[in-house]
Amino acid sequence: MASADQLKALLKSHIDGDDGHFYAVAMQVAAHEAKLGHGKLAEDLRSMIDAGKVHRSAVSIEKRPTPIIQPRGEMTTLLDASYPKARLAEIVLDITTEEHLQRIIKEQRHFAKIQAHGLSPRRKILLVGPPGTGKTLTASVLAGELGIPLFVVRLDALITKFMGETAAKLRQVFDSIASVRGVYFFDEFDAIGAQRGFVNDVGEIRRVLNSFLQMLERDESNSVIIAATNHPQALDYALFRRFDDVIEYGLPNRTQIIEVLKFKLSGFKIVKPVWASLAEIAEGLSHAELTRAVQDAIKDAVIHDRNTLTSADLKKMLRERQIMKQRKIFTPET
Ligand SMILES: Nc1ncnc2c1ncn2[C@@H]1O[C@H](COP(=O)(O)OP(=O)(O)OP(=O)(O)O)[C@@H](O)[C@H]1O
Repeated sequence: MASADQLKALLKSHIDGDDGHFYAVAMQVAAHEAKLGHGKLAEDLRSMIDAGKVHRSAVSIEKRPTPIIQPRGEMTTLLDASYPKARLAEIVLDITTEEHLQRIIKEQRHFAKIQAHGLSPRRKILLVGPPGTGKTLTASVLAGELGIPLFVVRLDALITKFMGETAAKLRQVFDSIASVRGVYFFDEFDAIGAQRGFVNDVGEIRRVLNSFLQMLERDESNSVIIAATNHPQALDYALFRRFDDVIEYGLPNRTQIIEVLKFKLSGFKIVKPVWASLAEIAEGLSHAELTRAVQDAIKDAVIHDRNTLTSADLKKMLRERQIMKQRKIFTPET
């Protein structure tokens, strides 16, 4: 069931005529129900929300959502902009990480109050951990929770394409950080954050890293800057203390595996699931791999005109993922 706070928020946004907030809270309720394993209810709620949105946009042209701020000129090659709807309830994390994210969101929501006391809210965050554990999703969740745009910084364009002028491009990104409030996400950050002499001991990369460190330090904007890496050991030690927070992500434990499976199944019924044995089979897989296994099982059922899954269906896909994972370890490129 929706919490008392969610019911109050729903009612308030209805009274205020704030459609965006109304649907955001309704999505939270749906996500919460899915997390509790009430897949059918979650699916019904989501269908109602989608239908409601279509109806609203048809009858109320002036209430269209605010257009997305799109980067202009050269910035289009450096930043990918979006307005994610992701919510904290959609991401499965250990309690410490969840509390970390809650604190960032809370401090951001009370930005002005904190600044009025001469303090600075957390907003320069480093995320470290294996692939597929939710680092990118976290950037979306923070943007979604704060209702601000997400700008993904395209490091490939920043470093490879504009090698000779990378620092100048980085300056432009930081100008945007200062002028347009958003969550700015530097994925695969090790590409510029690599330890001096570790991988890319090229003068250019080193200069870029130094520029980045200076710009990060000087930045006093109200944007959130998130850097993510799968290879924290490759990062220059000097980087760590430039961030307000370093958050570690890890592979899900058995309880979290079950949580991910239930959440990703949302809306699709599984007959008499044996969660403990599913979790055993799935151990070692990332959140992203679990997600793909569930999606594969659902697709297979849909193709064969079935509207339910069995534990055996899911086990098959989880085993496939394990095999793929093992094979990857032994491929020459890894
Ligand atoms: N902690 C999580 N909880 C729920 N779903 C998750 C989680 N982590 C990953 N997923 C699912 O896997 C997808 C891919 O994950 P994501 O891109 O966030 O991983 P990542 O850590 O950024 O990986 P990479 O380091 O490879 O970029 C997400 O869109 C989501 O569907």
